[in-house]
Amino acid sequence: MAGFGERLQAALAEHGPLCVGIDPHPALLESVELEADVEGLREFTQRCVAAFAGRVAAVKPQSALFEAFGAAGIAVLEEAIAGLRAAGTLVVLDAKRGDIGSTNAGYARAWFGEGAPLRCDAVTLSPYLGPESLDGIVAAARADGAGAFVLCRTSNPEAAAVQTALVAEGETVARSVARWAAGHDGDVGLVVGITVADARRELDLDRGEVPLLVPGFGAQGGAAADLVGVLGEAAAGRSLASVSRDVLRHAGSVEELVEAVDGWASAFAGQR
Ligand SMILES: O=c1ccn([C@@H]2O[C@H](COP(=O)(O)O)[C@@H](O)[C@H]2O)c(=O)[nH]1
Repeated sequence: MAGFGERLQAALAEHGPLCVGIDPHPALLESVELEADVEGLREFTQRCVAAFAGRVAAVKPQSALFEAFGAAGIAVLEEAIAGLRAAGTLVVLDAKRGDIGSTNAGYARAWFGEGAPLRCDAVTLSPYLGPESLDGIVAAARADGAGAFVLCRTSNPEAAAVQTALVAEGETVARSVARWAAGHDGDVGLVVGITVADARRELDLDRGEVPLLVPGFGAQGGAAADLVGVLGEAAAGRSLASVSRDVLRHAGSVEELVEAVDGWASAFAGQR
């Protein structure tokens, strides 16, 4: 079975860097005249799956916004993941989990292996209980041909104080996370916000092969040109550029969503 890193590179080569998020905020549902209830959630999500499957390198459902609807919301998430994967589209579940190893084993059972209810291609993980606490869950992912993106330099401004703190002479917390991620043959990547102006230098992104998941385009201010402009050509070539709200506000119909996706895809293509 091909590993996640290899499958990601193939998806990037076929579709370009665009990764579309499915973030069913109640206000977004209402903005396209759906009720902010489970029926509205299902309709919104089905439109997204119809528009995104087979069209982009990856889709990133935001777990929190499905969990907010309880068991019925998680059932909608399960269906969406299965539908996207059946179409050959990579699914990166944005869950940002990370606990002690024995508890992480529970997350691994939810996400990886034959019959796992939320079986996906990659998940986002928090390394702030120590990156090595993620060793078991990463091993479970890789055994299933899946991978992970660990939070490194996130797009929210509050994160900088913690993530740029020094853990050793000249090494920031984020840099130590990146060093740990690099030991996984491209199956473990980093979350680096496009809003982090100095990420290229800070994380030495011109070197290495660690893939990146790059949020912050559209609603948080990032433009397509920033992918190469901020991260540099080398890192941009191994990045998934994630856009959620700026596409999802077009969820009035599948056709409008397709148009929004194609607009972002062309904008990224124009940078290469
Ligand atoms: O550093 C991070 C990590 C993850 N996110 C997630 O991305 C989307 C926000 O996307 P928009 O395009 O701004 O709507 C959401 O799921 C976040 O949890 C992030 O924004 N920053």
